[in-house]
Amino acid sequence: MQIREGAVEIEVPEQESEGIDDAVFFNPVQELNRDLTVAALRAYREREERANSYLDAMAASGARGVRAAVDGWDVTLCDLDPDAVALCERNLERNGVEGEVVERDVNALLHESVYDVVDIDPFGTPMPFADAALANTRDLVCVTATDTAPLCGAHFDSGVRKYSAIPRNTEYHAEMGLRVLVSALVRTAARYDVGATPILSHATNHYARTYLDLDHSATDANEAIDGLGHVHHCEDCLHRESEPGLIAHPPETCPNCGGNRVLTAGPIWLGQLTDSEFAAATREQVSEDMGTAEDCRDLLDTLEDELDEPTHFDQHKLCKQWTRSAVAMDDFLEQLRDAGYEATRAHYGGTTFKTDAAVSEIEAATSE
Ligand SMILES: C[S@@+](CC[C@H](N)C(=O)[O-])C[C@H]1O[C@@H](n2cnc3c(N)ncnc32)[C@H](O)[C@@H]1O
Ligand SMILES: [Zn+2]
Repeated sequence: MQIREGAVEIEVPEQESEGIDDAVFFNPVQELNRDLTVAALRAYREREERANSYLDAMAASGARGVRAAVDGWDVTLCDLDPDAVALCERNLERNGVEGEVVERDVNALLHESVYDVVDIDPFGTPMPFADAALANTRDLVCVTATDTAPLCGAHFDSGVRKYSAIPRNTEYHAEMGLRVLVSALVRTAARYDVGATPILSHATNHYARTYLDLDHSATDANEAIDGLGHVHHCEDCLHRESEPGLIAHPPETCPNCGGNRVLTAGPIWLGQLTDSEFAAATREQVSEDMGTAEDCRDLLDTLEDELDEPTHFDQHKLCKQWTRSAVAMDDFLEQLRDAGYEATRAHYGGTTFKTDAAVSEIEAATSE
């Protein structure tokens, strides 16, 4: 089957409806992820002019790598699967672009060759590829994780094993997942004296995606570690507090309601997940040929403005907790701002928001 995505036409296998089969993998639902990748690569090249080579580390059909090649990147497409490699070659040729196609375990490839940008897009967790990618890439590592249940604490033991952190299943689970993922990646990079800084991150449709800008020095790695910490979350009243540093001091009881059902998650990434300027620059690079252009722009608008706070709230969940009716989001946020707090929408859902107000302050400010 032929499909058009962005400026390219690619051949992709028909996918069986149930799970993963023998065919080379292609997920049409990830089009937004791929469109955003192309836009982010364009924005990144303006920021870091020396960036020139791009490794599509798990290429499958080559959809990402071929699109990057059409955009002028010096691309390498890698996959373990010989059928995928053959398909990548055909898809490069079909679009009249050059690229190296490698049938290899990408962990081995990454220890042999250095790339400016590496894109890790595996089935499930990216952690088996994190060491090789973060130790050896020059500028930017883009990572997708689809194992959202371990990441957000719904599959607790798996999350602990894969990410060496305590994830907690809170009502802000998508953000918990993103922050657990970034934490694990930042700690992995730091082992190689690499400082990894997220410049664009989002949690969308059952996956988490982050773009990590790399600086190669022990000082940068130390600074990145400073972005880690813990969140203490009360299951009774939804109050939460964050605590920077690798040593946690969980309160015995909730400082807001006195309850004893306080969960501590960490080390998670407490720092900025998205650089507003980079989100805006990426939005400028979204082009009309992208099938998800409108959704990309909406998402990037929200990301640009999203307040830099470690957890978000959901108005509907709060109102349910307070047995109150929800109101229009704009009115709700206006009430918070009128009371002197900062408040913005968050990208995790239509009724999610970020604020510097504590849960008791939100309740008081919006009670009218
Ligand atoms: C989720 S698919 C990639 C989808 C693709 N990036 C896209 O945007 O459509 C994962 C791919 O990783 C490949 N893969 C799995 N382990 C690998 C490894 N160790 N080295 C290279 N490729 C690998 C699989 O063969 C599969 O094609
Ligand atoms: Zn409480």
